[in-house]
Amino acid sequence: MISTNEEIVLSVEHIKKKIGKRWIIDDVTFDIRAGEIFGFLGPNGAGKTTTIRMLVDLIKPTDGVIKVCGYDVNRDPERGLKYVGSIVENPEMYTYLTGFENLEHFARMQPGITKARIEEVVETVRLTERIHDKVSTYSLGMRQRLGIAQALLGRPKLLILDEPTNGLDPKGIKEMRAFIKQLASSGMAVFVSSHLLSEIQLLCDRVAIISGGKVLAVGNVNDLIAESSNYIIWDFTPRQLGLQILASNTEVMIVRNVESVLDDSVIANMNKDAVVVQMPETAVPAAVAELTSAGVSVKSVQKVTPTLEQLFLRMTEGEAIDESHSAY
Ligand SMILES: Nc1ncnc2c1ncn2[C@@H]1O[C@H](COP(=O)(O)OP(=O)(O)OP(=O)(O)O)[C@@H](O)[C@H]1O
Repeated sequence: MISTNEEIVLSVEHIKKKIGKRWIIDDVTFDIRAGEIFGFLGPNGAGKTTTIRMLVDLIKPTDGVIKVCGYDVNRDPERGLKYVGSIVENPEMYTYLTGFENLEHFARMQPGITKARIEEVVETVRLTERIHDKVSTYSLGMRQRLGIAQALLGRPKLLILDEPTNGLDPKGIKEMRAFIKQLASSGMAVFVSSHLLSEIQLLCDRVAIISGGKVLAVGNVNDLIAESSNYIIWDFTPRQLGLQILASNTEVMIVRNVESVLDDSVIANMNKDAVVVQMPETAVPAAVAELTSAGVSVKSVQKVTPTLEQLFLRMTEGEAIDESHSAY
């Protein structure tokens, strides 16, 4: 789902938040375009909730500007929030009412929401068959979809979803993913925060990774992975000579802690003498030539692309790479 529409719906410009003496958010900048699904990732305490609360004007930034469709959300919330639908901090539902009655209740709080509009959002979230049943009989996935229906009532251009797949079973997660993609393909910008990194990798066009209130990386998921880390698994003999040659190459970093950068399934299939390095893929042919001319027989060279989860762990927990280039 590549965004073809360049219209910036949300722009977050250098926001900061100071609580007490601490800068909880320290210069966070990113934007989201129409039709794009944007993932917001960070470990516990990174500042995700604080940022989301500023996006929907529950709290104000100490510094910086948040604009939705050009309107300042925190200085002109009436206009800025007009284009925002959100599910933040578990939407309140009246479980003794039907789904439809709940939506009617929320519609009364916003001017101009007609019964036809309610029926339209019910159709969008695929709850038509059960919408006149009591919410107490709904599955968690149905309640989440009802929450999204509520968020969609005012025809938002930006949808903010805080952990939308939380608590859902695999089928529910798959349905929610398809559903979010459908909303984005209709031109909506979708902001998703989640702890489920594999889910974000499957769902999002771009992500921001935050930690300690700062953005560590922002960009296309696949580009971030490709730029940050190519792991190359070398199998050669004699091993010690090959290692010495690779370790002296300035473009190569030997990885000591293989478990932290490779999947168990990759490790299980690896020759136990294999050497894992981080290096640009383009430097591989020259390295093969150097090894071969020194009398090292290269049996195999395999590139392994890390998952978003591995990239995330490396960024937020520190490098597992031996920076000294030394051999094992
Ligand atoms: N009102 C507050 N007073 C003091 N500290 C706060 C307040 N709100 C948040 N913090 C601190 O700011 C930091 C960021 O919190 P925040 O809840 O935004 O993180 P988070 O990324 O949402 O974490 P989690 O994934 O655990 O929900 C944390 O260290 C938290 O303790």
